[in-house]
Amino acid sequence: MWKRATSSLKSLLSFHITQEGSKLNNAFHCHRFISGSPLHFQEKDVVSPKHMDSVITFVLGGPGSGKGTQCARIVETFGFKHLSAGDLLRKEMVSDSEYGAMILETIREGRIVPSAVTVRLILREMQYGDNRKFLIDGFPRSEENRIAFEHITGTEPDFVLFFDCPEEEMVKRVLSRNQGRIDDNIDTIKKRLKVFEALNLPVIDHYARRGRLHRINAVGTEDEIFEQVRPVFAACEQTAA
Ligand SMILES: Nc1ncnc2c1ncn2[C@@H]1O[C@H](COP(=O)(O)OP(=O)(O)OP(=O)(O)O)[C@@H](O)[C@H]1O
Ligand SMILES: Nc1ccn([C@@H]2O[C@H](COP(=O)(O)O)[C@@H](O)[C@H]2O)c(=O)n1
Ligand SMILES: [Mg+2]
Repeated sequence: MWKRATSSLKSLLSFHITQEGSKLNNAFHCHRFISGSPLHFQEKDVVSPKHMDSVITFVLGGPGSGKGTQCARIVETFGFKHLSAGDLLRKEMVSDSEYGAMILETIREGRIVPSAVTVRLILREMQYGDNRKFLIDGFPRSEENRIAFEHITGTEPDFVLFFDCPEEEMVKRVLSRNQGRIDDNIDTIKKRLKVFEALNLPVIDHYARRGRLHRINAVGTEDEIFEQVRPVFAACEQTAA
């Protein structure tokens, strides 16, 4: 299980995002344009993982389903590196980035930031440090996110966690989160829930069909939920040993 496709590095280094006719290129050309320039990758932007033996776990679920909370427990118990796509975007938003204003507006509206920005931030972060076990939280949020990542890295996640939570519970949790997030208000939450259903559920279905999805009932105490998560990672550790 702790394996990585051997084609990853090769794909990352040789893939030309602007190459005519490539699937990824087609995906990126669906993006809207910013300041007259297409939001797309160029070869120089593509960063490769240092090693080929990385473990990649995607962590999915609606807003407030408890992804970040459970990721902290997984980090503590199984030593993964936690990369939250939302956190990376918020960090980019307050930096000098040319995409700052676009990210702010997109998050405020509960929409999805183009993959060219998000995948680049994730891959950049994967370069730092020696930990090769990644929890990628809140990504992929759309089929377009998924296809971009899989084409750029030439690989699929080892497995995917889905925190399945009723809407009412998610709304309650987000409204009492109190972390000053610009999207933690009822109007944006309603939009995020619609986007989750329209764009993220198809990704979840995709990984279920691929046999990579672990559905977690996200209702209960944090401890109760972690007891469903634990065996997924414990089994993977055993396979690796
Ligand atoms: N099992 C739980 N029961 C009650 N509250 C919880 C539970 N798990 C997490 N919370 C709380 O719910 C809020 C949302 O949790 P968290 O930030 O982990 O969700 P998330 O899935 O990462 O959300 P988002 O996608 O908006 O980032 C937090 O305030 C957290 O403390
Ligand atoms: N792959 C992603 C992940 C997030 N976003 C945007 O960030 C917002 C907050 O994300 P959280 O995971 O912290 O809830 C989200 O609503 C999106 O606007 C994104 O575009 N793409
Ligand atoms: Mg979160």
